[in-house]
Order: sequence, then C-alpha cells, then structure tokens
Amino acid sequence: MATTLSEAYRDTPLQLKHIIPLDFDSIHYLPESHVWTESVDLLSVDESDVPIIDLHAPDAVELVGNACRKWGMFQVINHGVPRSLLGDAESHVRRLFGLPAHRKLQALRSPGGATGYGVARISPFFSKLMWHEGFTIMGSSLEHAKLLWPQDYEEFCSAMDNYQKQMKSLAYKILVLILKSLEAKDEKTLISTASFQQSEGALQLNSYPCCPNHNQAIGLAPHTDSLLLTILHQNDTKGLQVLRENTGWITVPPVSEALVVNIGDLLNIVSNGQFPTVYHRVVPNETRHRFSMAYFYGPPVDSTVAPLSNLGSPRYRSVTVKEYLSIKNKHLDKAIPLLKTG
Ligand SMILES: O=C(O)CCC(=O)C(=O)O
Ligand SMILES: [Fe+2]
Repeated sequence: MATTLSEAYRDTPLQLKHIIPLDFDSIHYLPESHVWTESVDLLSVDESDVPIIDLHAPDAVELVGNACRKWGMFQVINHGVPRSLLGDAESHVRRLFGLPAHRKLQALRSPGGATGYGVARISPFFSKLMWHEGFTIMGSSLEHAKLLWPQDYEEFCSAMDNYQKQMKSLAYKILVLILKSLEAKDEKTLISTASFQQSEGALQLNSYPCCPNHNQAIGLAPHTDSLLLTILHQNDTKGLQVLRENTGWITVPPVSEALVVNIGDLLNIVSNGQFPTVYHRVVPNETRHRFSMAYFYGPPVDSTVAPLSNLGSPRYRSVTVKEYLSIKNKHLDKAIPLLKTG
C-alpha cells in the first residue's frame, strides 16, 4: 500500500519539551530556555527586493526561472486564489491559536506523530527553544479539530480543506512554470511518472505571539523546506527572513494579495542544484502577533526524485521522497550534501 506523508513524517518519540509549546497567555518574560543570543546571529537587513511575479505576465516562465536561480524564492500575485478564501482561512487560524492553552493541548501532536498542535518539528536540532506554536494538517484536520471543538469543528475542517485544494492547484501551476524554465525535456515524463496530480501536501499553521525581549528570541530557526515547493500566506506582520549570500538575512515583507513561494530540497535535486533551496527563518515581534500558513507540496511519498536528464551529469543521486524525509529527519541541513554524487 502507498505510504502517506504523515507516515513518512512519523519519527522516533520526542521529549515533551520538543512537542509542547509555551503557555503564551501566562508568560510575560523571555525564559532562559528561549534566549538565543549566543547561538544565532540576529543581524538582518530590513529593505528587500525579493521578486514579486505576476503569474499571468507573458514572461512569467523566465521571471520564475530567474527568481529560483538567484533567490530560491519569490512572491506571486495574480495567482487566482480568492482574497476571501485567504481571509477566511486566516480567521480560523486566529481562532485556533486564540484558544486557551489547555484547550489547544487537547489536540497535542502525539510523541511519535506528525499532525496536531505542537512546537516546530526542527526543534530537537537546536539547543534553545523557539517562540512559536504550530498546528500541522496532513489531509483531513477532522481528528484534531474534533478534539478542539467537539460541537463545532466542521467550519474549521471545511475552511482547511478548501484552502488545501486551492494551494494544491496553485502549486501545480507554479511547478509547471518552474519545470518549463528548466527546459525540462522530460517534463511530461516527470509529471506523469511522479503523478504530480496525485501529489502530497501538508499544511502547517504557525503562530508567533508578541514576544518580550524579542531581539534575543527566534520564532522559527533557520531551515530549508523539504518538499518541492512551499506556498506561504503571512498576515500583515513581518518576520519572515531569507538568507542571501554576502548580504545576510533579508525580510520578506508581507504584500497584500501576494503569496510567498519557497523552493524546497526536492526541487533542488530535480534542478540538479540550479535552484538552491532557500534558508529562511522567522524573527518574533514585540507588539504584533504574527500568523502564517505554509502549504508544503511534493510528489507521492513512494515516488522517486532525480535530477532532470537535460541538466548535465547528475550532482545528486536519486532518492524516494520517503527516504529523503527520513534522511532529513536525522540530519537536517546535512541531508542534501549526503546525496551528492561527486
Ligand atoms: O512563518 C513563516 O513565515 C515561515 C514558516 C515556515 O518557514 C515553515 O512553516 O516552514
Ligand atoms: Fe519553512
């Protein structure tokens, strides 16, 4: 039977501190466990020229290709996702994270599990904890939504289903543009063999409450996303930053109407290293509560990903999605270098 994404994400049981977020309602200082000054360089540049691409522009393929090569990310406008749908999903996210801590803990991710309420999955790789709480959905959110709102879960589930459906179809459109920009001769083969139409997706809801002493805290530690690409909606509060060689951390400003697209590790492999995965992080804000919704899009978990054949001798070995996720779970940043062929 085909492996599901949530099976592939299940890992060895974690310590509770790597599952249970802080009770942000009752804590009004930055605990020592969350002070990052020694381990993270928090220097950042505020102005940003992250590309904003109109998906209907006649030269969209070229713009997308250039952005992937130079930035590993971009923002898209004219993407066809109705504003009302984004607003509706965001209001459900606010409602979820606005619940008191004891209610949210009803839907806590299980120690070896992949979905539900909890801290970021990358947490065990860092000695300090992050100023963040998350909620992960893979497929239906029913199981955990019922625990949060026993009488009143349907609206949340249907908003999340709609949101995922829209994101999946947008992700597919963007992927096709990206593959065209690589002049993928075997684009057709790639799409049909990996049956990207039957792709896998996961939705990660993120909340970064107002943070005392925010200059010493981190919302989400530097990381790359694992699948092909990520589509991110952020509320009107900045915090997302991307790492640029020779410049440092650059803020990706919230642009109303725009969605952020990040290249993930699997696309780095498919592009034979032409599109590097982008390192990104989130810095918390002192006075504003930030929310985001990240949709991770990838091929079916049992399918194989390899550099496209028209892009020269392969710099990475081929790997199944399942195997890649298991390597990433163990090695985080070292996962991609471990696949290098030469
Ligand atoms: O909150 C954000 O802007 C980024 C979230 C993110 O990077 C993730 O969920 O992987
Ligand atoms: Fe991310």
